[in-house]
Amino acid sequence: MAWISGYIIPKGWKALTWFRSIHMDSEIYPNPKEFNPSRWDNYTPKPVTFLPFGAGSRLCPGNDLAKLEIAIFLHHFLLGYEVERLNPQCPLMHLPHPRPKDNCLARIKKCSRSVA
Ligand code: HEM
Repeated sequence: MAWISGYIIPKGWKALTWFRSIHMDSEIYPNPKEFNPSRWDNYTPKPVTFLPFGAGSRLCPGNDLAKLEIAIFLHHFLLGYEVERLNPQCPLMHLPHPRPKDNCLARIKKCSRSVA
């Protein structure tokens, strides 16, 4: 048994951090649901306010690889393809991860004058 913030956690239970409640906290991220990539410009997060890869001894060991892969993929995808979502008004689902309910169904066309 352990006490955490006034709650009793029985022996053998698992306690998970609900990362979304941190990343969607409007006191940390004003208007958190707005798509606003500029919110990251020159932004240095305060400790434990930005945890996409977890933290501490269970920090995701693949985090640098994942960021590199995402950067390479986005470079080629955004420069080389046109994307048209088939259901742009499709609502979001939140479990296990936030995403459109249709899994972002889209028509993808390779650009003819692609430089990627
Ligand atoms: C965008 C991509 C990724 C995200 C958002 C992500 C996120 C996470 C998160 C939140 C955890 C749990 C941390 C915790 O339990 O507190 C985790 C664990 C883990 N991730 Fe990732 N991850 C990503 C990619 C990867 C990749 C590419 C690899 C391996 C090549 C990887 C391997 C692992 C492993 C092995 C663990 C378990 C670590 C442990 O329990 O000690 N992840 N990841």
